[in-house]
Amino acid sequence: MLEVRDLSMRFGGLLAVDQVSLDVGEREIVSIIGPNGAGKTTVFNCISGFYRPSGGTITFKGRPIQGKPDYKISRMGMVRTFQHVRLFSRMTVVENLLVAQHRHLNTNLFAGLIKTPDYRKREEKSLERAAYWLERVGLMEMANRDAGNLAYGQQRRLEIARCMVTEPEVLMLDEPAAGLNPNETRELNELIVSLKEDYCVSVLLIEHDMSLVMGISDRINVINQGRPLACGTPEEIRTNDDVIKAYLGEE
Ligand SMILES: Nc1ncnc2c1ncn2[C@@H]1O[C@H](COP(=O)(O)OP(=O)(O)OP(=O)(O)O)[C@@H](O)[C@H]1O
Repeated sequence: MLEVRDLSMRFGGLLAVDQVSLDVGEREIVSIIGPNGAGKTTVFNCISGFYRPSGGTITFKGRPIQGKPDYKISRMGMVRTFQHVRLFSRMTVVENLLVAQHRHLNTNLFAGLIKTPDYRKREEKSLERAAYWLERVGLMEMANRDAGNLAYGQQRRLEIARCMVTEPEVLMLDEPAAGLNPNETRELNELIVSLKEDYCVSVLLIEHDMSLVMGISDRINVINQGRPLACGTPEEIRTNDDVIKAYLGEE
């Protein structure tokens, strides 16, 4: 599904990502872990088209995507959330989900003005999908509240719903458990597993919460100071001496 080979990203004199490779297969949950500043978000920014990588290749569904802009990559079926919640805080919860679909489908302005039958049908579908995902993430009762007024954990769930209404094949989550309480983290865990099992979505995850990562990942990639340190199953990573030294030992 997604293949990253020898990815590098240089910012001036700083080589923030150095020869990182990773794979995400169909219906897999793959995590990227590493100490603060290791380069995880930079890898995400390259994969999702926010940065143009300095080197390496990124292949999604057999097509090279390195250097493509983010909106093209999301229309191909790979969408992401951000480390810091990025919702339209003065729009309602349901409007956030509708806008995400408009942007995704690149709705034709003219069709929208005269409301062609095809446009109306798509609008209905958008609303159905929004309602479905609001229910699914437990936010139906909040549908008409401004997104900015939601509790933090609810905003995190809305972000995931906002990705899911575009029906992605790969979902990239950047520290989705940051700031969540243990109860919310447990719900997030269940939601991510359900995305894979019930909706056939592959998940690429950056996360510092080790029990979440160890519990749900099929494979874990560890990076340290921009460089790949290890890749393996949670068990292999848990017992890898280099990883323990570089990362887990810090916790
Ligand atoms: N746009 C940028 N310009 C210059 N340097 C950057 C930029 N983005 C990231 N960096 C640098 O690249 C390195 C890797 O940062 P990155 O945010 O990818 O790490 P991270 O592993 O995601 O860290 P954290 O776990 O703290 O989020 C850091 O030294 C950071 O300062």
